[in-house]
Amino acid sequence: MTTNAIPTEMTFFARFESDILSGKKTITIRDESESHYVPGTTVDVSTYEDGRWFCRLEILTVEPIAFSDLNDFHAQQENMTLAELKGVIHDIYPGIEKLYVVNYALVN
Ligand SMILES: CC(=O)Nc1cc[nH]c(=O)n1
Repeated sequence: MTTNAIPTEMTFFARFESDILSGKKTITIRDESESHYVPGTTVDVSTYEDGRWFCRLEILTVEPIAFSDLNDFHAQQENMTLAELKGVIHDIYPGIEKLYVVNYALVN
């Protein structure tokens, strides 16, 4: 039974890889189904498209956020403008208001 297992893996679209590895992108915004990361744990990170592993991340915090409350600080942490961030999140999670900010740090 894996229902309550702590997640040990996370995927990102390949286009985000360089920003994550350079430290320009320090959060990810996910829906409820991907909100069960646990602060203090480490996840293996791979590309969504082809499952290529590219780093490990330590989960620092997981906090709820409403889509309508996304602000310039979230955008800065995503290395985007707020308009870009809202467009990206709307494309990935159309119509979803209840989201989660996952703050992470690269594990060397
Ligand atoms: C694969 C995937 O959903 N990737 C996401 C979703 C939201 N934010 C993000 O940085 N990456």
